[in-house]
Amino acid sequence: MDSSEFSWKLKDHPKLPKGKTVGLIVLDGWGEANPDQYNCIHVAQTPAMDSLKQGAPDRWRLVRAHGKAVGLPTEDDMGNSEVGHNALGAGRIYVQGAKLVDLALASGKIFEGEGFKYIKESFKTGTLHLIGLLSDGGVHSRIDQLLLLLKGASEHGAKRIRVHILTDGRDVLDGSSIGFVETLEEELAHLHEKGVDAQVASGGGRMYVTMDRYENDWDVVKRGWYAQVLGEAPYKFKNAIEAVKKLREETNANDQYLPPFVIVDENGKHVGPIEDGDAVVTFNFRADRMVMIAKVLEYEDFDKFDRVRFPKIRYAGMLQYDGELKLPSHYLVSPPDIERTSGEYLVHNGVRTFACSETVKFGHVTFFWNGNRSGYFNPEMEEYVEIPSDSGITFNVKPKMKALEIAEKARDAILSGKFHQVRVNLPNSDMVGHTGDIEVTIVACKAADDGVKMILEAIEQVGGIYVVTADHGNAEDMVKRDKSGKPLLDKNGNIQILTSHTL
Ligand SMILES: O=C(O)[C@@H](CO)OP(=O)(O)O
Ligand SMILES: [Mn+2]
Ligand SMILES: [Mn+2]
Repeated sequence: MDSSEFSWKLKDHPKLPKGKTVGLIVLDGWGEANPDQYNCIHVAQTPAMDSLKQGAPDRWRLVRAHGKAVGLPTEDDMGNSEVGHNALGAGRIYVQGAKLVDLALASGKIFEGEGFKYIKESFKTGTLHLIGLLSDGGVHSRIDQLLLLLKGASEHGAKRIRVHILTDGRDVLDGSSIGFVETLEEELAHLHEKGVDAQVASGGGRMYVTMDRYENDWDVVKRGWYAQVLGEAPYKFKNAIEAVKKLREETNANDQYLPPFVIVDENGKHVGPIEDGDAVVTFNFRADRMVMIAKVLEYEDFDKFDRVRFPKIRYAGMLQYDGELKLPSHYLVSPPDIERTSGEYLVHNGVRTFACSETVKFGHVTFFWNGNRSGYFNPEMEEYVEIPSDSGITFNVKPKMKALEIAEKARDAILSGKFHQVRVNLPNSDMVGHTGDIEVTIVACKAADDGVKMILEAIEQVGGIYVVTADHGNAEDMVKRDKSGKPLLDKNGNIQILTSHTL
């Protein structure tokens, strides 16, 4: 479109009346699957959602929230919050970070871009550090991309490389971290044969080390800083395979929550703290869980914890994670240019918006919704309310989370008459589904349904309109299955719990 033709003005809807309040509910991780005992949404009492499905079948639609339908590379890619909320908020499908990184690696353009040139300056005398999630989950990162980055960086002059791994178990099966570390170690051994000094230097589980989001718990990021930058951690090992195996056995932690560890040499010295003159790349493409570490690595002024030492490094993200903050300022691949999102249209058309969730999902209905931009388009027209999440717990301990509080805020916003769009994210089915705790996930689904009920009642009271949807699946299937749909068993005869999202 020629920019002179462009107008923010929206036409009236052909059918829906003007001036009605719209309640928009995103049930995080609420999908459709065959009804059996591992489908927590089916097992849970969910009268509000059932009444929608049964009471208005002509208005009930299944939507595709995975694969190419939401801009992911392949049909095997499960949906996730970032792509789900980006698509909902923008009303359009963008080729997402995962795919953009694939393309940049395949064409080799990643190594010609500004970001790579910037970090390359450090290769002569400094070390290249790569920090990120080690799995093939494809939600935040992919190990094949890391391996290509390692290879390409060494071909472009990196002589000393240190990898700081974050184990997954959330987008992939718990326990699979060992295999991913083995694969990484093989590639590092190849590099070694070619004369590159490449090793794993530190690690920890993604939910306990580094990958917090929306500033829920800075201690998570601090643990990572100590291990990665300062070289200090409660556990020390000679190699990463041993580290992951022993920590799983000895601390009983799962992959998501492994405690931080560092790799040390024969003299007990850390093999790779981050020093002045080094280069650092965070290799996750997804934004939310990289914003906090990007701030710590980049911001001169920083007061969330004592960094002890703030090395002068060249830092680049795989992508730029926050388009508003322009964070980080250097990146290897340009993020999808998500523009003219629905939120921006609304403020230009005099529609007042209220958005709410609890901390762990707050950015989903604000930051992701607005195309990975933090902040308001117009604070006079919008109000965003964050309900503080519990921190330092896994959510199977409190499966109701803040669903009730979110619903109450939404109800009050609807009844106040001040807003024409009230949007929320109810996190329960997703956050508790990720713990793999089936019994408790059932409680979580019920809690989300209670939230839906309260919001719909408020909408009915004001004669409004509602949309209830989801960003991807999770709680509707809690077990890994074979192709025919039969649950898979592990070597002890137990079912293999599925902690991840679904297709
Ligand atoms: O917790 C997360 O980071 C992802 C799973 O990796 O879940 P969601 O996309 O629902 O936020
Ligand atoms: Mn989600
Ligand atoms: Mn999730």
